[in-house]
Amino acid sequence: MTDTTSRLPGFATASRQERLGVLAERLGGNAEALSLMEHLGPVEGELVERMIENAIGVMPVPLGLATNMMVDGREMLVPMATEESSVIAAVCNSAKRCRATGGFHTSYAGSLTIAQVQLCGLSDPQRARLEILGRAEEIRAMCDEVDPQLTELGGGLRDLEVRLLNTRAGDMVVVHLVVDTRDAMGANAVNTMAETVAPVLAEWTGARPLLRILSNLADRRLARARAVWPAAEIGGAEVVEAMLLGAEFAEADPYRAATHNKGIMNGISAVVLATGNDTRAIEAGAHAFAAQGGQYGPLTHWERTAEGDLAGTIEVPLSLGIVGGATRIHPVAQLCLKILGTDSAEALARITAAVGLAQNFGALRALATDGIQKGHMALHAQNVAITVGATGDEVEQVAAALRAGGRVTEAEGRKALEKLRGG
Ligand SMILES: CC(C)(COP(=O)([O-])OP(=O)([O-])OC[C@H]1O[C@@H](n2cnc3c(N)ncnc32)[C@H](O)[C@@H]1OP(=O)([O-])[O-])[C@@H](O)C(=O)NCCC(=O)NCCSC(=O)C[C@@](C)(O)CC(=O)[O-]
Ligand SMILES: NC(=O)C1=CN([C@@H]2O[C@H](COP(=O)(O)OP(=O)(O)OC[C@H]3O[C@@H](n4cnc5c(N)ncnc54)[C@H](OP(=O)(O)O)[C@@H]3O)[C@@H](O)[C@H]2O)C=CC1
Repeated sequence: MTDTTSRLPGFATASRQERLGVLAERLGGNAEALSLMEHLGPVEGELVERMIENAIGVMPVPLGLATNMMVDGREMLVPMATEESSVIAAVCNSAKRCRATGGFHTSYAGSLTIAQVQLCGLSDPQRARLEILGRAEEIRAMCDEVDPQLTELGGGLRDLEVRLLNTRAGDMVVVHLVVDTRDAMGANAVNTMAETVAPVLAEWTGARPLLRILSNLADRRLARARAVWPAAEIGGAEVVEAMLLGAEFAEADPYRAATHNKGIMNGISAVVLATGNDTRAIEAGAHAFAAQGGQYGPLTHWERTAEGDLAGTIEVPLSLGIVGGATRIHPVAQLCLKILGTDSAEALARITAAVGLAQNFGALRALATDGIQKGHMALHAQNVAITVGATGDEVEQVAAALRAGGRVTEAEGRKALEKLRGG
């Protein structure tokens, strides 16, 4: 692309074909780029245009199925959308190795979503706090009125909290509306509630209402999973010990905890994306939760059972929906929810937590034994082969040469391809 201006008046109202025309011009008339965008697969052009702004196409991400998963006694196939090799293999592997102990056992704190209302400019914040808490029933009635359908579904305002923040810009009162949003992530419902009650809170307290938006630190919406891996299934007591030491590293060091949690999110984000949920919301929530308590730490915890086996637990905020956002309008997300056979946000959150735990087990085991490169790079070898220009049957042949040589790099891939082509 050249550095021609990015100011494109009319781009938003142009048709997708017209936008592609502009893009092709920018790419020097590169028709190949255009044809890639023209094939949208199962996602209709019109749908793409309604979902986002200035749409030109779709970015296809591979979708796979994690096998061997048993969650709360239910066998299931879990759809995962990810661009990274070995992520799905790791879940399949981990899930297989804990089947003998019943797979994953999960729980869920409830679909409680927090909306925040920021109130500024108060000289007597404590008085304002008590005023608001004393009128909880009126606030509940206002929220119910905003979304009567949610109340009918068994949701609605569950709790009211008023926090005082001492900031560089002075004291602030922050009101939390804790709302049961049932099977929705609930952003839109709680944001509307926050916007509705804010002017009333301002009137009661004399405050200036400012931000009114949900919090992505969804710590009332925790999903938990536990599983036990028999020592014999994972290489014996020495591997259990090594994995525990690896987990302790994450407990003690935020540099390691960030990578540990990235691995967990490899699994979680892949399920979130496959089901049309908001990956950014889930990631923000997970990392904020990991930092609660002062030091950033791991989302999973590992211990040795009395029998000498390895037990893992995960606790993570999962604001997921099976209605709302893109979940109901994206045909692939709908298919993925059907494959999962989930009928509630709760079921989806429980499964997703289990996948996060499985992912962490897989990474920890690899790291504590062979190292990550052996399994991960063996699967990544095909990507390297494609990167260096292998096509058709050449891809597996170059990948096999890379695995056999033990160095999965582009330079080695180029050499293997040249050799294969008789160069
Ligand atoms: C790659 C494995 C699974 C090999 O693991 P393995 O034990 O050599 O696998 P295996 O060949 O003995 O097969 C055992 C089972 O694994 C599954 N499996 C095995 N291969 C496949 C495959 N191709 N496709 C689908 N499933 C596969 C499959 O279920 C199979 O059973 P089967 O079905 O054959 O009866 C293992 O080495 C592993 O789990 N590695 C970790 C991979 C990983 O974590 N990848 C994420 C990318 S790295 C990263 O981003 C995160 C990280 C690592 O930094 C996080 C951290 O630091 O904590
Ligand atoms: N910071 C953030 O994370 C933010 C995220 N978002 C975005 O918000 C979207 C998610 O918002 P969300 O409010 O979930 O989506 P929607 O508003 O699209 O859908 C939720 C609505 O579905 C209806 N509904 C139907 N059946 C049910 C049921 N069983 N349980 C609950 N609700 C039901 C309810 O509406 P009704 O009562 O009217 O029938 C409910 O309010 C995502 O796209 C996200 O990206 C937006 C702003 C900020």
